[in-house]
Amino acid sequence: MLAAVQKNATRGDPRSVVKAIDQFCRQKEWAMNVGDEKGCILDSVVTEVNPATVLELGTYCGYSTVRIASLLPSNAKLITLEFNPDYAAIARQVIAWAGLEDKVQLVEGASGDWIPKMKEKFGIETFDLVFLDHWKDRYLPDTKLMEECGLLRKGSILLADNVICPGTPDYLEYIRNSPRYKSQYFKSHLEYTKVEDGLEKSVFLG
Ligand SMILES: O=C(NC/C=C/[C@H]1O[C@@H](n2cnc3cncnc32)[C@H](O)[C@@H]1O)c1cc([N+](=O)[O-])cc(O)c1O
Ligand SMILES: [Mg+2]
Repeated sequence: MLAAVQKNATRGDPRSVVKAIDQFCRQKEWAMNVGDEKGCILDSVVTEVNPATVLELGTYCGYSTVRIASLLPSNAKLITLEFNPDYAAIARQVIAWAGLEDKVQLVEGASGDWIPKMKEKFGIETFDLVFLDHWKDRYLPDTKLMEECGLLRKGSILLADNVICPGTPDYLEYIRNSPRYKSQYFKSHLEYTKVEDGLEKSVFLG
């Protein structure tokens, strides 16, 4: 995938990096990037929220990191957590190829360890937007952890990938029944396939 980016994408051009990855995953080898269809929904939410602080859980190869960072205002900060060193190494190169390293802080480590350190380590008070795309059984515990650590403020947006496929039943049940969130489901398809999937957008009500 990285070779495809370096061969087919233009340095400093995030859209060409996104296009190169999508082409590679359609033609050569499926990979678990959010993809172009759900990616357009992600883009519209990022544009609507226009966040100053973003947290991404699960960088993987940096596809959604590049999509999000390319839409952020100049002073905005995107922190992305990835605990697999191999994926992190690839993602750093993908983000650099897109010319977005100044907007992105890729932290190698587990979300459960790093969420409690956001204030002290990065001076983050609260996140305007959180994109959840890591192990599906981590969505709920990490959301509760973010609540406990006071990282969500009235109006913070959580956007969760894969709420249908592979599915995040415990997270959906919690977020849709909690009086502290207002949720909306965006129906779509699993990346590069015709299988149904979707994004759940939830506003924290404080
Ligand atoms: O399983 C999926 N995603 C899990 C993604 C996991 C990525 O997040 C990291 N991670 C995990 N917990 C972490 C905790 N802290 C930091 N990084 C972490 C993993 O090292 C990996 O890079 C998935 C699967 C399908 N699928 O069709 O099967 C489709 C999708 O869109 C998916 O997102
Ligand atoms: Mg996903």
